[in-house]
Amino acid sequence: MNFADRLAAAVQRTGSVTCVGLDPRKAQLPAVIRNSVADESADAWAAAYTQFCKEIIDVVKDIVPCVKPQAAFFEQLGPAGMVALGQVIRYAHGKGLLVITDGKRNDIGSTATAYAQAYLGAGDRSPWGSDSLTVSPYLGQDSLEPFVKICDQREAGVFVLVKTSNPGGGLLQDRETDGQTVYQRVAALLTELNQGRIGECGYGPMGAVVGATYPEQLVAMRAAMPQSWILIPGFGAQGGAADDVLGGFDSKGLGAVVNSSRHIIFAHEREEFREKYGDAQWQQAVEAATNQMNQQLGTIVKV
Ligand SMILES: O=C(O)c1cc(=O)[nH]c(=O)n1[C@@H]1O[C@H](COP(=O)(O)O)[C@@H](O)[C@H]1O
Repeated sequence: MNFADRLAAAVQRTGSVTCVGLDPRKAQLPAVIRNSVADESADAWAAAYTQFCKEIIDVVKDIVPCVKPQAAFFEQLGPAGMVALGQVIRYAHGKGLLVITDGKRNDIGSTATAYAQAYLGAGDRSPWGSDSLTVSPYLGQDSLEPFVKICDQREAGVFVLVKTSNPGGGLLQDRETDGQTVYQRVAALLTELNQGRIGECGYGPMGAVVGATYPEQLVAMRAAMPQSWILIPGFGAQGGAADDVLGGFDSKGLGAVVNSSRHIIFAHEREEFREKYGDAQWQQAVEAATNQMNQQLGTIVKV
């Protein structure tokens, strides 16, 4: 089954459009895990990141369709961190979750092929084999083609940066040329690349990233890319709320997943959960925060 249909099935099975972002940070790990780190070596921290992410996966595996490990936090630890990333991806798959690896990768076509194989390929050629990868469009159409090819071969998907959630993204993305902004042009390209690749759910493998922090643009992008799944980051810690993401969904409640990282994985630090669960019951704080987000989104999106 192609990626778009697998994502639709996972959303329908769990009744959730929440994507849990796995962005481990040393300083914010629950004390029980932080204190068990034997020394300052990368191996010790990598083991802690793996344990942390696996425990989160155990908590959310039946209540969300997908997780999004952010490669940067694993890369920061060096080779041991990248081994941990592979372990986390495989563990999530073993628990039935779809995995969107957040790498924001891309390069000239011949190099992009290596990225595509590393993150979306099969077997030994794909140490971080995921269902989907975030990808930059900056190098143009020929840089996206290796990803299109591997999506066809491996029933994978990509989420291409269209309108990012950060305040500075507009410097380049909002530039107008030939009567349209750069992000509108990227959206048009994704619609072209999805042609002939549409699954039963009505979507194709070429998805888009549009931030929750730009609700008006999200509405416009939903209309401009009727066949692209939209990954919506920026919910929670960056200020995006349920009303802001409504415009990303189609009339059936499909077409988008909303990511939250810090507000879920470090829920034990949030005032509303800290007192009730404390650091020792951090997993319950994760569960409560995920259920809360599911509920907030569920009241507007019926899946
Ligand atoms: O591609 C992404 O996931 C992404 C794109 C974007 O425009 N903004 C954005 O915040 N992200 C990622 O989404 C996650 C947001 O994390 P929180 O702000 O903690 O929920 C981080 O892993 C970011 O790297």
